[in-house]
Amino acid sequence: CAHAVDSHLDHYRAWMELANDLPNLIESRKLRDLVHKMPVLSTHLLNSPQELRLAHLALGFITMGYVWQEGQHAPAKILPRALAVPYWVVSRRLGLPAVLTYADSVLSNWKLRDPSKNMDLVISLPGGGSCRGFFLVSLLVEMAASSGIKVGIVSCSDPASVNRGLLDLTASLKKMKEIFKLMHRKKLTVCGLYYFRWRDNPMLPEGLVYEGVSNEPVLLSGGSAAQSTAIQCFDALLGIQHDNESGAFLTRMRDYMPPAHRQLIETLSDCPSLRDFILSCANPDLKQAFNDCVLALEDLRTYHVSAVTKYIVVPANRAQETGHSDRGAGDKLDATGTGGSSLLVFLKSVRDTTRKVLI
Ligand code: HEM
Repeated sequence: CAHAVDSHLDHYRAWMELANDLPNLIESRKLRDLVHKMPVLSTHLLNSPQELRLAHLALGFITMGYVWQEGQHAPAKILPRALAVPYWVVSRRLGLPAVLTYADSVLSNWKLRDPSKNMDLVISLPGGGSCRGFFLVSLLVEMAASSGIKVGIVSCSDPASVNRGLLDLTASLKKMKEIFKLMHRKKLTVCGLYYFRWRDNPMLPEGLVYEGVSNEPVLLSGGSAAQSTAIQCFDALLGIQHDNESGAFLTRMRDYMPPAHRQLIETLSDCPSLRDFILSCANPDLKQAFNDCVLALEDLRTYHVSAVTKYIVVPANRAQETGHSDRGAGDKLDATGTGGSSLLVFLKSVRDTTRKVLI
């Protein structure tokens, strides 16, 4: 990615300069003025998938900063042409929506810091180390999930290899939970991304107008780990089917994943049922391995509920009580777009459905 930037740096300098200085420009409330002075750049020099993904990442972060610079109570309702048009075109070419997705802010927002090889973000939001830790810990959780996804691809053959695969998947899920705990240890405050969307958001009920694209406002959810391909792959693999509203929300989140990720979930969902295979084997070890996997996923979701309570629900309730809410603490959260139900009802229903596949 970094090389891609270098090669076209001059043409896209206007974007990268803003993106690289975003925390400062948002905090000093200068970003909107600078976006108004930005030229409308053509996207024709962006050719490789890496260049397009980097452009999506940079334009997504600038857009977030532009819309929410003045805090959650005063969002911009129109995205200026110089941002809206190239962002729309790049998004179309990638098969992604023109909004900052989890695939942007977490999956493609990292680089190695030389010579230590520690990881750092490519683009940040205000919130310093807290924001950095939030994105990087999410990335590490995803990396821990990757060995589990490989299991999904090699399984469904003989009982011994299915057994080995399930043990690996359980190990992967347990590792994800251990890494997730780093968020607590670092006493993070979650940066505002979870509130910053223009769908199911009472602050932008009609959505956002992309100037030069359409006069009609567009409704789009913001980046959320509900767009994590890994977890939906595990659900598909274990045969976990979520209830109407929750299931519909999670399926809609696939529209925010890169097309190849979406395809992987669909391919796994179409595979012959792993659970049926295990039932047909009547092998106690295999049954135990499958159940351990389901319980590890349920446990990860229980842990997630506690994190969301701590970082979102409690601060939001406190903000409501004191009548004060800043950029990071939403006060209308019960109305989020998680299928119409409140956040915790949604997350607990997804968690409880997980154990229904236990054999
Ligand atoms: C403190 C950190 C976190 C917070 C505050 C948080 C918050 C949320 C929220 C608000 C939702 C509801 C969907 C939405 O409104 O967009 C959600 C869903 C979800 N989150 Fe997180 N999240 C955190 C960390 C993580 C991590 C590290 C993962 C792991 C990949 C994760 C995976 C998920 C998944 C898979 C869903 C969809 C529901 C499910 O399948 O269980 N989250 N999260």
